Amino acid sequence: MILGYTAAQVRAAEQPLLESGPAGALMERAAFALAVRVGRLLRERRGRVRGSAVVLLVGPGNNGGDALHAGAELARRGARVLAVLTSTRAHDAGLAALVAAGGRVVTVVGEDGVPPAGAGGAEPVWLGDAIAEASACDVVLDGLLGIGARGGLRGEAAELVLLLAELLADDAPGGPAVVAVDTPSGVGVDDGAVAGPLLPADLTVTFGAAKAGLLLPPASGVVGQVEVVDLGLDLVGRTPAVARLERDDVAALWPVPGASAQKYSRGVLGVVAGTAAYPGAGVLTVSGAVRGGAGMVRYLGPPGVTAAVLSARPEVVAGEGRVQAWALGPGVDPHDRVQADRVRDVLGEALVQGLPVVVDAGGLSLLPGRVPPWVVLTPHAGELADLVSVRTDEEVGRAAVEAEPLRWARRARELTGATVLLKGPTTVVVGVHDAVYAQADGPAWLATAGSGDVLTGLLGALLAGRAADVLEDPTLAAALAAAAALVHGRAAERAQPGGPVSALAVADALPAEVAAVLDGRGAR
Ligand SMILES: NC(=O)C1=CN([C@@H]2O[C@H](COP(=O)(O)OP(=O)(O)OC[C@H]3O[C@@H](n4cnc5c(N)ncnc54)[C@H](O)[C@@H]3O)[C@@H](O)[C@H]2O)[C@@H](O)CC1
Ligand SMILES: Nc1ncnc2c1ncn2[C@@H]1O[C@H](COP(=O)(O)OP(=O)(O)O)[C@@H](O)[C@H]1O
Ligand SMILES: [K+]
Repeated sequence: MILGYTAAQVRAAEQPLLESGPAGALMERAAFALAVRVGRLLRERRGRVRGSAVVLLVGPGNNGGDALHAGAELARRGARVLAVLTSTRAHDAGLAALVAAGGRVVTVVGEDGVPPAGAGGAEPVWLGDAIAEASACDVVLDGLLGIGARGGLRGEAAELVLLLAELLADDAPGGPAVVAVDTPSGVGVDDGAVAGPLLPADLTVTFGAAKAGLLLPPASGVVGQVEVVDLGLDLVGRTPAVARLERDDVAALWPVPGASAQKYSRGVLGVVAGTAAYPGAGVLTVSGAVRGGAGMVRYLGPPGVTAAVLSARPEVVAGEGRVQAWALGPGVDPHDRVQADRVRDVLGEALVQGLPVVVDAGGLSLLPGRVPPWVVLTPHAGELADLVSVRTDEEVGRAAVEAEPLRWARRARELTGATVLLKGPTTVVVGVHDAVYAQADGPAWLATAGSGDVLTGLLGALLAGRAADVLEDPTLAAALAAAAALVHGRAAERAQPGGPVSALAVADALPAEVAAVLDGRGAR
């Protein structure tokens, strides 16, 4: 599990180390680890560190200090290092170390051609020249702002990053790798907000612990690979702001049949999905459930859809019967009276009986006022925006939800009482006690019609398999939702690595992905 902490939590945990060690020791350790990691990157890209070109983008604080110290270490190993200062201030000890190691330091001049006052002896260069150096080097280190950032980048730094990011985005492969120091500069460290220009990173080397904002969307989309440098911080007893499940965590959550299992004990999932207008949603939802490992799936829907469901998945049993959980809503047009009433009735009954339920798509508008946390909603950003708008006098649109997914997922949880899984490039789950998960496991190819229906079925199968546990401990609903998102995302990658996938192919890849997650634990 990767745990993400707030800037305040990290600073508090660093404090005892700063007080007990010699001045600057923690920064030097962080910077040394950063230099080692960048050295490895340079060897991968250039074959060696000696003679390679590194550009440091240096801001006014300790984040710039880290970049400067790391640059000094790389210069000692023979790299050609150029530090570009964007501010009147820069970390003194870091600057001295870089200069002593043979690095060059320049300051970006403003539009008026005047170097910022107090820029010391650094050679002034035009913004365009600094950008040309950065775009032509092997590795750019983004050390403009770290956990001290207040809002997005401003001033010269913002301009530099805006133009450089544009240039690198347009560039064919072969441009520099971008390494973010602690965080990509200017991201919301606690909430993953993106306000203003950013330099998307290939790698983020973060110090002490992952910062929450690195895991949360939209910033999670620009951090690249994240590596945590262990600084020996003691974070025991501090509740992380966000968690990201990894395979082992999912293995521990997954319902694995014991030797004496039978289909009913493994969990029966009831599905109400699909209408004459969207029959495929019924097929995809049951496919997610059957391929995801439900003991049995019962399907309720119009005759035409039932026929399609049975022809695709003969394992499914049509008609009513006892179930341990429900999956409701994919492909249900709320104007289709019969199927919509069926969703309402089943939902009402499930609430009375106390059964876990997944509610997706058309089912979301059929939800009653308040529901317990073992009801899991799985909207995408547009559906979540509608849900909030209908229940409040706030006019929320899809773009607003995409800009602040965690904020709006929390709002939806407050308004409904449900556990909320908000789908997207990074899927956010908010559950009981404000537990937050952020999963980024799927390729962008997963953004394909019907893949959400497969997730609904898969999550339904999980809830059915662990229904009694979820009712006893409702915090589990969010963990299982995050687990389903991981398996769903990885199944898409497994179905066609690096290429397009269809929703049904994602469902078909689920058994192999579940087996890989369990890695032998499923054999009994
Ligand atoms: N706690 C520690 O002592 C350690 C800190 N480390 C590094 O120190 C960083 C934090 O350092 P700082 O606290 O100096 O903070 P930063 O270096 O992140 O930034 C602080 C400076 O940036 C300015 N600033 C803030 N927001 C701005 C904006 N939007 N536009 C322009 N300027 C802005 C502030 O006025 C301040 O001068 C961490 O991210 C990490 O890289 C590491 O060296 C490990 C040890
Ligand atoms: N850019 C992306 N990268 C990775 N996964 C994505 C991306 N965009 C969407 N997804 C995932 O694809 C699925 C799409 O589901 P959804 O929007 O409900 O589609 P549908 O309604 O067609 O089934 C979700 O699991 C979501 O998390
Ligand atoms: K940074």
